[in-house]
Amino acid sequence: MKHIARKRFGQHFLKDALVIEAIVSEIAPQAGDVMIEIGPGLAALTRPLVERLGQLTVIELDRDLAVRLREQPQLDVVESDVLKVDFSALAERLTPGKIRVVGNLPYNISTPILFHLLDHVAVVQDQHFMLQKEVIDRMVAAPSTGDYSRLSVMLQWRYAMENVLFVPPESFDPPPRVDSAIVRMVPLAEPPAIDLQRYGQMVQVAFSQRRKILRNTLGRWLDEQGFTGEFDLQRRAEEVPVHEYVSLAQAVQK
Ligand SMILES: C[S@@+](CC[C@H](N)C(=O)[O-])C[C@H]1O[C@@H](n2cnc3c(N)ncnc32)[C@H](O)[C@@H]1O
Repeated sequence: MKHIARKRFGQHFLKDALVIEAIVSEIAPQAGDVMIEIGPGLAALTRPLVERLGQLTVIELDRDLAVRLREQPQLDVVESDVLKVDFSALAERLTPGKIRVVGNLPYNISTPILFHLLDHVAVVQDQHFMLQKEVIDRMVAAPSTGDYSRLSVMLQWRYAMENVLFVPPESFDPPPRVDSAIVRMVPLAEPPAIDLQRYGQMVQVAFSQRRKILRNTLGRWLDEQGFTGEFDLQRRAEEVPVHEYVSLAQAVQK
């Protein structure tokens, strides 16, 4: 029976065989990899991945799709909202090593998924995600560019990231109204030690009024934290490089 795409689950199914092949080639699955796919849908990516890996764990929220996926014995189907999945516990169940996470993500919750995975980054080898191209532009943006934002600062302290493939709307059924791309995210081997919650709060405050100088936003927050060090608050949030945000968070933690 034909599955009708459900808008509320952000369903846009890949249909272009060449694009699917190109994505799998970027993921480069190796025998022995322990991989988890988020939102397998009708298995467009799942099939070639499982062909190479022999088995795959998939996380799917749509019950009808989960029922179909369970018919394939090589798939370990977790029927759940990905935002509720404890990836650290799942990784522990699957392997003594690290997991690779992939997926053509539902765009309506892509940022929450990225932040959720940040909490479990210690068990992750790498991540390859299809996202709205505009979101990837913000993830990888350099300071003092229009795309440099909270998302850039929240992710770049922890991952090396690159846009590896452009994917046009026609590659999907139904086509989304935006351009898409694949991002590769590799956790840094030696990340700085920060209190993620405090860092997140600081970055949110800094970018709350991104066009204004930091004195009234971040400056006030730093005063509340009892910070007495040096920091140039005459700049705007988008002018401060990630390593300075990291150092500031570390100084505030002390
Ligand atoms: C953009 S589609 C991708 C489908 C398929 N991987 C493909 O490329 O054709 C997103 C998929 O994520 C699933 N999904 C949506 N929200 C989800 C959630 N909160 N947790 C897990 N899966 C979800 C949808 O049902 C759908 O299968």
